[in-house]
Amino acid sequence: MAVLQVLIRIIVAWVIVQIVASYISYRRLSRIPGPWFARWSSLWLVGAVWRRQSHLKFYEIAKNYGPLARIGPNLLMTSDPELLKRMSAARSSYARSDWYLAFRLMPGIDNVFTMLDDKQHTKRRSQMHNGYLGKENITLEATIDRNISSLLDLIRRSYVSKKSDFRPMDLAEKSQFLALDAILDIATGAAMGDLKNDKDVNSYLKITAAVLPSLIMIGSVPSVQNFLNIPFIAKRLFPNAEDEIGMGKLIRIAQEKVAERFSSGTGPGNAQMDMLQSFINHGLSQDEAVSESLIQILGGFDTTAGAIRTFMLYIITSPHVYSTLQAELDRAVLESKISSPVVTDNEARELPYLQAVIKEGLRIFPPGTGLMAKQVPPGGDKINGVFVPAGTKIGVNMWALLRRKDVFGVDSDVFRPERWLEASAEDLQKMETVSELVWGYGKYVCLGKSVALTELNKIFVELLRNFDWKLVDPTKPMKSACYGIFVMSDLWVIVTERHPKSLK
Ligand code: HEM
Repeated sequence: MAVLQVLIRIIVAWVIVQIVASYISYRRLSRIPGPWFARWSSLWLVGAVWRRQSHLKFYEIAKNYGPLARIGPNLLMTSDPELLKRMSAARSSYARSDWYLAFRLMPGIDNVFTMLDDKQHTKRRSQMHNGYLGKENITLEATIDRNISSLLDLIRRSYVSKKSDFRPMDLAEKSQFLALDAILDIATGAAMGDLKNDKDVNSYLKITAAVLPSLIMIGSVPSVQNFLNIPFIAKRLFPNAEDEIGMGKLIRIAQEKVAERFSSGTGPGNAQMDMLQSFINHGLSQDEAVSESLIQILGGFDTTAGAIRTFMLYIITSPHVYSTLQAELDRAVLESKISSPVVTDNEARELPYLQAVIKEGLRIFPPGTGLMAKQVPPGGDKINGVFVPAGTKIGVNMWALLRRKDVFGVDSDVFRPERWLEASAEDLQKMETVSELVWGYGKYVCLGKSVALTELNKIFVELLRNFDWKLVDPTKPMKSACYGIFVMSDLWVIVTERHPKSLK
């Protein structure tokens, strides 16, 4: 009986402590609006992510509560461009929060994306900067061209439909094949071979689609992250280089490629001018180079694949955009302004409508909508007159940011590339500044931006100058689930070879 009484007292004491702790936590940010449940519990966010449409839920939050809203006991979300810039500015005392730790792909080894300490992060960025920018990676454009040509070959080989020969193609899958082959080729010097074999070699795509939801969920719930530091649990959750398929296999490929470089005669100082060699030449150890190759692949592949398939979907379903873009490309071909078989990056940058389509695509469907939360520095901060205590996390509301009506106009929910060509100089500058935030900002800005843009600059030119596109079923264009990055499938299209009269 006495034992029972003690037990009851312990439980009652625990409940009281929890209520007081929740109340204190609630009070800290009580002046910032947000859904009632989110003020008390992280379960609100878990629910939002779990329903696989968190980008739309977050957009609703901005509409209902304004540009700074509370979506967890210690978590805010913002679509205020000035605040986002201030948090990531080069000299900002804000730092990355533990949201990023879920992307530590090798237990115990950080990569540039998971380094929370600003000094370490700045040093690592400086070691990788030149490799990413192409300054010490002169094979970058040729590598992308090779993989785009491989996609065009695959389409011609297997998927060009004719009157009597119907060959539907899943563009969601093929854009993943391209993005994965290209990024792996850039990162390690060898493509996965998905385009050549027309299949998900090593089941990497299947397994990433299965693992991604847990990674994002872990990032959303800080208490779960602590478990990842326990070796026994980490070993079971993280991919393992001994796995024969999926991410584990990818780790092994990266390990082998990096080991080759470090082996006799090919170590640091090698004359090879590619991204991996640039990282090694700037002092990355063997394990660090593997870890960086992996985050480069994970960060670079789904984002670019997402952009290719969603922009194509918007183009195919917007007749005016489709015909205007194709006309621009046909004119450029006639006037010999673009090279064959693959347009150069510089040539593509001179095509104004193409550039407007890419900017509008990144705005209307940003490929990354994860929170990427930063942390308020010691001493706290005053935001719009409200004191926000130290340690509060503030995530980005990307969807709401890029649809701000005060920046992009009343029709900001519509895909309309013309807005970039019609805007006054002043409005254009405002639009450019805000839309650039799709890449992050300042000390955290995307390292792969020029790689991604080079790929996007080329792919739409080649897909649309060579082929015509229709949806198989416009009532069910594509399956899509949002986990901060989009997992998409079944974008079934009919591809036909193009023979524009003007070019005969
Ligand atoms: C359309 C495609 C892409 C978009 C929209 C995008 C966007 C972003 C964003 C928003 C961030 C994080 C900023 C922050 O933490 O505040 C980021 C970081 C990063 N991205 Fe990208 N990205 C894209 C493609 C790529 C590609 C192709 C690569 C690799 C070649 C890449 C490599 C990275 C890396 C390494 C970081 C970490 C930078 C750091 O921690 O300092 N990204 N990207």
